[in-house]
Order: sequence, then C-alpha cells, then structure tokens
Amino acid sequence: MFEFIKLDPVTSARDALWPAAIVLTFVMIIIPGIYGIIYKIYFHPLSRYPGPKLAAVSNSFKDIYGFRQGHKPFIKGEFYAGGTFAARGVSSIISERDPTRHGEMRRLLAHAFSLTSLKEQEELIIGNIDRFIELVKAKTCKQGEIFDIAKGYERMAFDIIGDLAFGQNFGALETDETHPWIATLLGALTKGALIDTFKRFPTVAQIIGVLAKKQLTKLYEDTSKNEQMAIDLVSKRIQNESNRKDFMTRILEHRSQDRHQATDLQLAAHSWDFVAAGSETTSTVLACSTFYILNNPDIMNKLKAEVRGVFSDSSAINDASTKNLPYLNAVCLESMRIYPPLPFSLPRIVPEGGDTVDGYFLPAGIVVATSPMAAGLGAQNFKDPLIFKPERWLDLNLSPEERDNLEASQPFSLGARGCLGKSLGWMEMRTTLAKIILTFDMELADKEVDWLRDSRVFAAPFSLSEHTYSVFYMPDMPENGSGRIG
Ligand code: HEM
Repeated sequence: MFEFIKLDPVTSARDALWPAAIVLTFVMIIIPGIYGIIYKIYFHPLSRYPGPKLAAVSNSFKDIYGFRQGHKPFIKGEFYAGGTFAARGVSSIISERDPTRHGEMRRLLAHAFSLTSLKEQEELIIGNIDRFIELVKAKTCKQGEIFDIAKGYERMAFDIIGDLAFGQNFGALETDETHPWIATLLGALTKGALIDTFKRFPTVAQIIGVLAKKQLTKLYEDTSKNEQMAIDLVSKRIQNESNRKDFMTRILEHRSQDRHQATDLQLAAHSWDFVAAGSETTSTVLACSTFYILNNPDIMNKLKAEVRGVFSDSSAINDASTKNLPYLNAVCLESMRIYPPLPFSLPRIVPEGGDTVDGYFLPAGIVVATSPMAAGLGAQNFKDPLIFKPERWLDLNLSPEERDNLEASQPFSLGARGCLGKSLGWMEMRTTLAKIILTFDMELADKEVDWLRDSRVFAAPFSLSEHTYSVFYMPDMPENGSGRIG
C-alpha cells in the first residue's frame, strides 16, 4: 500500500534546510564559542590574573593612562580605528592612535583650550547658558508647568559646543524636537559601538550584516551625511575669516605657523570630535547632579546656602566666581563618581616588552582598561558607594583609614590622552548649576525616579542617554522670572 502525501514545495524546502542551519550554527558559533571560553579560563596567558578585582582597583587608572617615569605609553586600542572620518582617510584627535601624530594634533588644538582662550570664549559660553536660563523661565513661568530640564541641558551643551567648534550654534535650545544634527551624531556614535562589537564577533557580524542590511546601510549613510555637515560648517567658518572668540580663531591662527599644516578636512574631523566629546558628557553631569540634589533636601539646602550666600545676581556667576565654591564643586565631583559621563572602559595596549598594571606583569599586546563604573562604585574605594554624598570630597580631616580613595574616580581620564576640554567642561558645569540654583526653586515631577535604577547606561561606547528623559518641575516662577520662592 502506498500512501500519498501532498507536498508543499516551500514547506519541504524549509524543513530540509533546518538541520543544515542547526549544524552550521553549531560549527560556526557554538563550537568556537565554547573553545574560546575554555581557552580563556584555563589556557590564556592572563588566565591566572584576577578579573573583576583587577577591573575594580584604582591604581590601574594611573598605570594604564597616566605618565610613568621610565615606562612606555600604553597606546589606544584598535577600538579607536575605523571611527568617524576613517572612510575619508582622516584620523582625528580622539581616533588617532599613533602617539607622535596625536602629539602633533594635540599641540595645535591645545591653543584653543588654554586658560587664556577659555577666558576669551567665556562671553560666548555664558551667552548660551543665559539663553538656557531664559528658556527655563519662559517654560516654567506658569504654576504647574513641567519642564524636562535634562533635555534642556543637552540642548544647551550642544549649542555651546556648536558655537565654539563651528562658529554658529545649532539653535537646539529654540526647538522642541531633537535637532537633526544631534540625531545623526547620536546615530554615528551608535555606528562606532556596532563596529567595535562586530570586530569582536566577526561571525555574528556577518549574520547581522545580512539580516539588518537596510538599517545598517541607513546608519552608514547618516554618519556620512553628518560628517559632510561638519565639513560644510567648518569650511564656511574658515571662509568667513572672522575673529570671533571660538576654537577656530585660535586653531587657524596657529595652523598657519605649524609645520604639519592640518588640512580643512582634518579640522572638520577634530570639530566633529569636539561636539561628540563635549556635549553629552557635560549635560550628563548636570542632569545627574540636578536629580541628586532634588532627591536630597539636605544637599539642596547646603548648595542653596552656598550659592545664594555668595550671589544675588546671576550676571556675577562665571568661571572665576564659582571656582572656589567647595560644595558646588563637590556636587559635580560626586556626580561624576556615581555616574561617569564616559562610563565604558577605554582600551589601551600593553607596550612592547610588557609592563606592570597594579603590580601584575602583563605581556605586550594585551588590551587593558579600567572600568570607570567599577572604580567609582567599588566598595573598596568608596564607603556606601551607591549613596550620593558630596561631603566625601570635603572631609579632608579624616584619617587615611576613614578616607575614601578619591583618586579612584577619574572621569576625565589621565595623561597624554586625558580630556582636552576639562576646564571648559568645569566652567559649563559650575556656571550652569550655580545659575539654576540661584534663579529657580525646583522639585522632581516624578518622585518615583531612581537615577541608578532607571537611567540607561549602554555597555557599548557612549551613553546615549535615555536618562535625559527624566522630568523636573519648577513651580511658582513669577511671570517676569526675576523672583524665587522658598
Ligand atoms: C564633564 C565633561 C567631560 C568629561 C567627563 C570628559 C571626559 C573625557 C574622557 C574620559 C576622555 C578620554 C577619552 C578616551 O581616552 O577615549 C576625554 C577626551 C577628550 N575630551 Fe573630554 N570630557 C568632558 C568634556 C569635554 C569638553 C567640554 C570638550 C570640548 C571639546 C572635550 C574634549 C575632549 C577631547 C578633544 C578629548 C580627546 C583628547 C585627546 O585624545 O588628546 N571634553 N574626555
């Protein structure tokens, strides 16, 4: 007897492919994966080193990133290669891995970040901060109005850095939508994260490359568009030959005398980096600080007492007048400890001949990094690490045993590749926070928000901050915005 079964050609072809797909997955992903795990745990040259502990100790910061007498520098890892502008054959201040070429770039750009330049740029920077304050007044002048101050900080920081890097601000403060430049920049940073992940998992990358071809193509196109916008803005700024007090004036002044003669394309790549490095970082600290002071009445009262005790007029608030306000500085430091604006580990390579990190000898070529989050939130370094306590930065009379290991928090990194915009970042943070505290009384709109629980930190490069959606409420602002309550 024969039994006739009606065959559906599509189903039967799919059924026939399943076993092959399973075998293929097993051969290409699972076997190499298991092999990799066993090798790393038992046979890798680093298998005898303590993983998490090594990641959490603070000395590794100085050993990996700082200057050490008689030691070769640990150069940036491959992670930095192939970033933005790489397809145009150009590296930039952040992506350049070669110490000599990086040194040449940094010497030229440092002119734009000197304290003298910062003083000249201050009017332009504070002009943007004051625009932000006016916006907050306008948005909160009616009682009961809720304003997303974290989004506001983000837009202000983008406008400041656009003004300095491109000679014009993005007008981000005036829009309720995310500015297209900002959106594509965030997309470009996502691309950087993906490229790094793909390098680590090439097989997975090939599969995703096929499955998400359309989305990836769009991401690459957006990045290219974003680069082109930076090129156009920089070229317009160069043609303007203006001597407005921004980064470009200083850079162009010194480029003409510099024997390395950076090209316009190179300057566009640097400017792109300035926006990427100098916007989300500063606004993250402001948003995080604001959350914690609103969540802790005692901290808020101390900060108010300090700021309102010194200033009665917002126009007196600037870099010099806020530099020595201890509590304000401590609030910013504590915010960067509990929530480092660059939260991911910055990879470096152990130099030729090998070197020690935190007392352990490591062979040449090994990629090492200190995790800012592990160091800042490690109980070995900070007592009650999850508690926001600005006082830990002020209690200098404590015995060494009682004192926190403050050096374990290095939000700006260290050494030759440490942050070039540190002084600018500090100016923005202190000035903005002092003006906000002087001008407004605020409270959290959503009392249930918990910063560390609810914010999103991406393990992949750059915290594309969902936490910026936290909402704050500024009650009782009089129509003219000049008074304050409470
Ligand atoms: C709170 C604010 C800021 C924090 C926490 C911060 C943090 C950092 C960190 C950790 C690095 C090292 C990155 C790496 O090794 O890959 C860095 C580098 C850099 N930052 Fe900042 N940054 C801040 C603000 C700024 C601002 C406002 C600018 C202005 C443009 C800026 C410009 C740069 C540049 C150009 C580099 C590369 C330096 C080099 O490789 O020579 N940063 N920053």
